[in-house]
Amino acid sequence: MAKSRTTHSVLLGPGDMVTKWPGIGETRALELENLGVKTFEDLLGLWPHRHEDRSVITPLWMVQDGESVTVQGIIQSAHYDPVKKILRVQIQEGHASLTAIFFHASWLKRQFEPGYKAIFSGKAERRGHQLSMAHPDFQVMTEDREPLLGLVPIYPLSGSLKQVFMQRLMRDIVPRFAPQLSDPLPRPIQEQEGLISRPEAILHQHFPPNALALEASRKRLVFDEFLRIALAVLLMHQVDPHVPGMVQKPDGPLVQRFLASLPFSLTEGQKKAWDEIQHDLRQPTPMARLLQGDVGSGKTVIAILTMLAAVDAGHQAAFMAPTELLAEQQWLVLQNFLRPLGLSVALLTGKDRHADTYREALKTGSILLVVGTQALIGDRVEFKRLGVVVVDEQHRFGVKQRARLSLKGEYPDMLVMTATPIPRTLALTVYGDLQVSEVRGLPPGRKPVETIHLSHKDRRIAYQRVMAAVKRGEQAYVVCPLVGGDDEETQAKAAVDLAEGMKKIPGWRIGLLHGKMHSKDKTRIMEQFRQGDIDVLVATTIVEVGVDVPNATMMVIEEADRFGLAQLHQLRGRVGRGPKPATCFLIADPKTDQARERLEAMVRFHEGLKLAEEDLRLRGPGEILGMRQHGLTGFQLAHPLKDLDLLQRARGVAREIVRSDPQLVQPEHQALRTWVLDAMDDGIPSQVLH
Ligand SMILES: Nc1ncnc2c1ncn2[C@@H]1O[C@H](COP(=O)(O)OP(=O)(O)OP(=O)(O)O)[C@@H](O)[C@H]1O
Repeated sequence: MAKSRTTHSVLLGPGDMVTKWPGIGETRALELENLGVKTFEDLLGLWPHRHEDRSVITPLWMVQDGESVTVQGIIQSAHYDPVKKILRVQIQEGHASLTAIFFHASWLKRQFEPGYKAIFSGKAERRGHQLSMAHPDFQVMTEDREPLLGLVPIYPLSGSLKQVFMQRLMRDIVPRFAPQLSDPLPRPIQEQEGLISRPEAILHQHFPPNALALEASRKRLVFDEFLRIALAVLLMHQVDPHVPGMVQKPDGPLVQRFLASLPFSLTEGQKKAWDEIQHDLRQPTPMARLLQGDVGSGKTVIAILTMLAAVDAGHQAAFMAPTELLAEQQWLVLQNFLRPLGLSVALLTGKDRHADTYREALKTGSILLVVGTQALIGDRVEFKRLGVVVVDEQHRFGVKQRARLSLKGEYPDMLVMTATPIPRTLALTVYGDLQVSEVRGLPPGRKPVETIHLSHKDRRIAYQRVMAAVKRGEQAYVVCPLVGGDDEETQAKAAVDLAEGMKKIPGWRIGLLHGKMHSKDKTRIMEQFRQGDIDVLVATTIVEVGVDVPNATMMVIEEADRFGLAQLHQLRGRVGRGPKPATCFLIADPKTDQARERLEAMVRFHEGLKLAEEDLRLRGPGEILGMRQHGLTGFQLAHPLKDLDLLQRARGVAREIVRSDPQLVQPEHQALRTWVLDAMDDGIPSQVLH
């Protein structure tokens, strides 16, 4: 360690600001802040995203072309070419030499003083006797530095922060501050669970002596992540007498009239879910329920019932959709359902010119039912008394945003709807003490959507079938491919091209729908399609969720091999939503085995759950259907599916602790208490808050 550092920083503790460390000026402090680091303790928790194995130093003469290696040698020269803006550093080991090349890095030159030993890690290139390495990670062994070898941590970077700087900084900081941290987990529990201490785990997460130690460290830290969240959830859900509860009226007059107005009776699955929700709505404690049900299972009706229960109790209800188009869609659907009851629903989107008027009306309480996007949780929206919030397709939302909405309406009852099944333990962890209801089964008379895979050369068959359906007065979707990535711009262009081509087909009324259109036009097109004034709707994946036109019986998905299973299932769910049989054509010449198997799975399976399992099998647990969308933030090292075992153990331990000491006031739980409260400040409760 450098002398100056010892004298200047002798009194520092983990809670001190990193700016007190020599070498961390304003710029670096800001860059570190971008990584969420302000104090030394934060820095200790900045985990490397991987480790590079530099335990083997390959002799220069043995290095092969294209090999990723760590090598060493004595610096012979460092030349900067100002014209080509290239820095060349030559090292030598025995008779062999290597040139490291750095582009646009004149300032690096002074680091490479000839005579010192340098260690380079990177991909080598060999041309005959010439060996080179472009932009390697490097270490120069001046007197006060030990080389960093073995499993070397690779850190996330920000701005102009360099890997070498971070590694050196961590090497000074971690061994110094980690032992100063206390271990929040009482020792008996630690031993019972066979875990190493937290300070040791932190040390080894950065600088593991070997792979086994790294694994033991990970196990402890993952356990901690789960334990912290599980404790926060349990503590938050202990009944707080000061929480103003809200009771809704699930058997009020509007609910009754709505049920009577439906042209169908509820399915068994719907009845069961509604029973569970009713029970929650009657309690003064805020409801936090996840409503799971396959595409087309009839979740919307349940959402409406829940919202009406709030209105019957004199409260407001909000419906939050992931996109503006979906908010508009849902708004139309809700209006259709509620018009017969003489109820109006407001639509509040970001761009609406009536937005100000609506906001005022929400504040005074003259709007009872509102549909919107994130705009609903904007700082400018206030509710008089928000009783129920329904969140559709929650995976598109950040959990924090939902928490913000919750916080606005005192403690509204919250119903989160999803068509993507997620394992129960996972739901419990991610959404806290969320109860789960399932709408099992589909409304009567629904046949599975016949699914046919056609290669490009047989594409004609699909369009002939579409033509026949249009002749029968039915409607169709044509979903255009994801071209070169899935951005809306390129997709929109593909949709326009496809629609242009199809407009040439006589007798077809073609509509076009993509994300780049004005929301006014999108609504108009959807309304025309709903009314049956458009026969074939050419669309991007914008129609993936929520769109409900029961007369649409045909879907053609172009280049279907480019979509994931979750997406294909959602898309297919747009047809077969009425009593008429429906067909979905998947047009594709799959290039990989996996893509072919995905298409086969679509042809064979119709249930979301089955497809989720199939997806899991094809892709492995890391990519399970919808996992990424589920916003599994808040976990840094933990993988809630792979670490299911640790998750269950942590939940068990959390329950044990809270049972024996509900407020965590016993001396052995003091550290634990502070640690959990800190987590709540860090935003963990926003994950678990309804
Ligand atoms: N009990 C029922 N009997 C007959 N039809 C029903 C019943 N419940 C709902 N439906 C109709 O089934 C269609 C699908 O319902 P809904 O839109 O509520 O499904 P969803 O679960 O929200 O689907 P998605 O997740 O795909 O949006 C709608 O046209 C709806 O009117």
